[in-house]
Amino acid sequence: MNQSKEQRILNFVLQNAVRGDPCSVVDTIDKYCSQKEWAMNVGDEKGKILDKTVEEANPSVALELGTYCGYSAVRISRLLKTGARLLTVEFNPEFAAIAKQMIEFAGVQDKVKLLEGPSEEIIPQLKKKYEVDTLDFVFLDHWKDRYTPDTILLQECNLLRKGSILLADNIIFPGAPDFLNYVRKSPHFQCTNYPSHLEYMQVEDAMEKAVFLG
Ligand SMILES: O=C(NC/C=C/[C@H]1O[C@@H](n2cnc3cncnc32)[C@H](O)[C@@H]1O)c1cc([N+](=O)[O-])cc(O)c1O
Ligand SMILES: [Mg+2]
Repeated sequence: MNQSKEQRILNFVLQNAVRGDPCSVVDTIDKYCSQKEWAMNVGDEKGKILDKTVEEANPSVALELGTYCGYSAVRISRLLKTGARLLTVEFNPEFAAIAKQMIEFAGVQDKVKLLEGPSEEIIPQLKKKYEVDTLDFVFLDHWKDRYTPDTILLQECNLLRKGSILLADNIIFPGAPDFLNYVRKSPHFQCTNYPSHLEYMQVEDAMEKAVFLG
């Protein structure tokens, strides 16, 4: 049975990156996906916006929706302070297995907890099952039509506090028009747009930061 693209990305990292070095894992994935096979990692250009936002949030507890191969989980967790943790949610078992190996190879497994399942089931479990009080930072990069319902669900589950920072990928391409409409019209969010480009391409894209106002 021939390998999946995601397995080829992982193998390239295992053979070319430096074990225990998250930056080398991130750079190696970018190298593979810009030179060999495109994949939907946030990439380096938008990754720099992600880095700045994570540093601004300086989260104790961060959530990522849509782990995929673990590129942004490694990218985010490399910036977390001692004792801080990232919860990342992925419902595709193949992708979860790849991401788990990626996270372990990068040496960030002590900071990252991969939760396998759909976000709409996991989010309501965060407080009781995963001992979360509130989330300091949320990265949305899963199916674009889930951004809005999951943002509403996070509020309904009292997982956001005044100052919680949400960052959403793909505002232009593939686009998340209902999410953009929702957060920009809501009195509970202060929004900022960050124009950029689609990973590994010269296509316009953007990220949107939405700070919860309580
Ligand atoms: O479609 C895109 N992303 C969707 C990402 C989806 C990833 O999140 C998981 N997921 C989805 N809903 C989930 C709910 N719960 C848990 N995991 C979930 C999927 O199993 C996949 O691993 C995308 C597409 C392009 N593009 O150029 O086409 C560029 C990008 O940057 C993208 O992010
Ligand atoms: Mg994306």
